[in-house]
Amino acid sequence: MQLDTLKLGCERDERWLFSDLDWQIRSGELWRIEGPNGSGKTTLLRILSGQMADYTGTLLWQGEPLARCREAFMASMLYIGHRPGIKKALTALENLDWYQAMSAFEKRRGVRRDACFQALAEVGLAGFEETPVENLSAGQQRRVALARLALGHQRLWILDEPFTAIDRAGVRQLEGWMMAHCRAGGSVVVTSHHDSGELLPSSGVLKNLRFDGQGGVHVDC
Ligand SMILES: Nc1ncnc2c1ncn2[C@@H]1O[C@H](COP(=O)(O)OP(=O)(O)OP(=O)(O)O)[C@@H](O)[C@H]1O
Repeated sequence: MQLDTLKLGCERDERWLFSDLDWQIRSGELWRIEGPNGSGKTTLLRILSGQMADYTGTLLWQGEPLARCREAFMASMLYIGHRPGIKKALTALENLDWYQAMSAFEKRRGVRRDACFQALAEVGLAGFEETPVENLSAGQQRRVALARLALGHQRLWILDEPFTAIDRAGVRQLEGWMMAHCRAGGSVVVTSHHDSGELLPSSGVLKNLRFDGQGGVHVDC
């Protein structure tokens, strides 16, 4: 798996958030994106995940310009934004089932529902499957969104502030999933203001990309 940025840049309100960014994301790498508020982390993730076309430079997926292999890229990538991105009027199960149906991974309804039940159990929501999301706590709502990771199809995870509202045990579990995903040949790009403690730094998969807030970006080699 490889995703490359070549001379990537993005300007907002006559200010370059970043420019000339050459960066390679490879199998087995977990990239933590750091930087002050407003420095451009979310913007970079939205560009990387194919949601924003307003940038300079080039993105390559498996060596091909993204524009030429967009469908294959979108099928291989899972983006979870800093908002949970779930429908509050639907239940936890309906949200996940809807997501899976849209992803076209599994068309058989019964198999899909079993996988959704399993994924919700893995994020600690057993017994809450039929609860409307609007009646769940902030952390539980975030867990519904994160349950998509447990459905486990995409090789590249792009996660914007996934730890928001998650309790300490949930943070450890999510870090464990990210490490396991990388060790199995996947890749993760994650922004977080949360201090990860020792787990990720000692994992051997962690790399850092740091925004300095002045338009400079520093990439671990
Ligand atoms: N749609 C937009 N139009 C104009 N400016 C925008 C837009 N979206 C973001 N910006 C600006 O781009 C800059 C970078 O925003 P971004 O959300 O990428 O920062 P961030 O590093 O993720 O911040 P935080 O740590 O607060 O989440 C900010 O100054 C923001 O105001």
